Parts: sequence; C-alpha cells; structure tokens
Amino acid sequence: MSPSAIWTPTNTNITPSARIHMTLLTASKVKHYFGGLCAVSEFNLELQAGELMGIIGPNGAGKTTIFNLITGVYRASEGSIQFRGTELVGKTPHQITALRIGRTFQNIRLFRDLSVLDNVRIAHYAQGEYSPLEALLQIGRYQREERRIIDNSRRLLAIFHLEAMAAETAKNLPYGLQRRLEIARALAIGPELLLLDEPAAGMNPNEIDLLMEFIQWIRKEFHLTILLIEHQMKLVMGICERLKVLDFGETIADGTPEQIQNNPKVLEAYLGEGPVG
Ligand SMILES: Nc1ncnc2c1ncn2[C@@H]1O[C@H](COP(=O)(O)OP(=O)(O)OP(=O)(O)O)[C@@H](O)[C@H]1O
Repeated sequence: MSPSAIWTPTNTNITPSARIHMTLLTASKVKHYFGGLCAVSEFNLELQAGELMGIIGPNGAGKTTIFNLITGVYRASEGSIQFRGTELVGKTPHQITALRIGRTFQNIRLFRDLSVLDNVRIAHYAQGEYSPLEALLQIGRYQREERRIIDNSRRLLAIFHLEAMAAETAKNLPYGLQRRLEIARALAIGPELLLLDEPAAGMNPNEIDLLMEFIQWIRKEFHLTILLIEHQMKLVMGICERLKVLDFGETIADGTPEQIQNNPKVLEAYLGEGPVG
C-alpha cells in the first residue's frame, strides 16, 4: 500500500472549525518526582480550544511524564491540572478519558490479539451509558448503544482506510497501519483534546509529510485541540503553532516555532543531538 493510502483521509470536504478563544487545559506549577528525581518542575500551560501545540525536548526531559500526569497515569506530586475548569489531579485515567481527553502512546498500545474492528469498538466503552443489568439482558439502551458503537467504529475505519482490514488481527498489521489504528482508537471516545505521543516515531520523511497533513485534517474534521510530543523537528516546526521546550524537567522556552529555533537556550539543550529545525 502506498504511503498516501496510509495517511490520506477519505473525506476531504473540510468545514473549518470555528475558533473559540477558550482555555481548555491549564497546568499550574505542576511538579512530579520519581523518588528523588524531579522529572517535571514548575510546569505551566494554557492551551486554547482549537490550538495545536507541541512539547519538545531532549530524551528524558519529562515530556511523556506530562502526558501521564494529564491522563491520570501518575498523580502530580504538586500543582493543578484543569480541563474545562475541572481538576484532573486525583482522577483516574478512566475518569479523565470520560471527560473526552484521548491519547496515543509512544510505544503503540493495541489489543494485539483482537481484530482491528474490536480494537476501535472497545475504545468506545469509556463512554458506556447503560447499566450492567441492561448489558446482561442486552436490552434497551444497551442495544442502541451497541449499534451506535459498531456504526461509529466502522465509520472511523472507513475514514482511516482500514475497513478492508476490519477482521484482521491487530498484531498482523504493518507498523504504519498500527499507528493509524491507534489514532482511530483515540478518536473513538470523541475527544475534545487529543494528546499524541511521538506520532511520527519510526516513519520515513515521506510518511511524515503525509502524517502532517493527516494531523491537520483530523484537527479540523473532528474539531480537536491537539498537544503533541515529537522529536521529528520537520513535523513540529511544520504544524505546531506554539511550542514548549523542556530540559531536565524544566521549561526552558515557550513560543512560536520561529522563536524556538532561534532561542540560544534551546540550541544549547539540543547540542549533541543535531540542530533544531
Ligand atoms: N516510572 C518511572 N520511574 C522512575 N523514573 C521515571 C519513570 N518514568 C520516567 N522516569 C524518569 O523521568 C524522567 C523524564 O522521563 P520522560 O519519559 O517523561 O522523558 P521524555 O522527555 O518523554 O523522554 P523521551 O523523549 O526519551 O521519551 C527521566 O529521567 C526518566 O528516566
């Protein structure tokens, strides 16, 4: 399958989302320790609805830890993280998913032995709106909800060009398609905020170009606010409106891609890892 078939969405009839100036996610003075190690120090963030922001920094800078703090995998040692004014610190990952915060992982996490369709279907259950009794008896809201979930799963697979592989076992998909399936799973919950952890990992330059288009497309089509972590500077500088740069848990810079590229602190942090941009 050609790279364009991998990432080009089927429906290109895009209605641009209205830009509402509303703060969706805030982080205030967030700190996180692993034992004696301060992995994140005084992290602050204000993400506006509709924004596409990147978090960059050398290996071990604290980027994935921030995603894990937002999504409740870890509980912040100090500080506050709010989504639409709701405090996230102390909530479980399940509760945070139900608030419509979706994510992908640096190392792809799929139900490897389940089918492609079931992987997307299962991702919907964070929103389950029927009682255990209804599920047991398979009546009422359960049946309606199951129908909706299957229809929505098939719609997502069609958008992502995965419908022909719906019955295939997830682990048998090529790497690029597994990454695509992971994003489809994250979108199954109908997220307002999507966190993408190194979406371009393992991709060649051609695939990265298509991924950049794809991220911009899903942002508009699904009215998303996106926060992404990425080492691929082409992608980061090409599509992010604003960047935060971390080094050893500290935020060392915050600004537009142009400002970041010319920031001496950033260049210093990346010395030995090649130039930024
Ligand atoms: N569960 C953990 N237990 C102990 N230390 C951890 C844990 N997770 C992360 N760390 C440490 O916290 C620091 C930040 O790690 P983190 O994974 O957030 O960095 P990163 O910026 O995402 O790195 P990379 O770009 O390599 O993925 C590192 O020093 C890492 O070794």
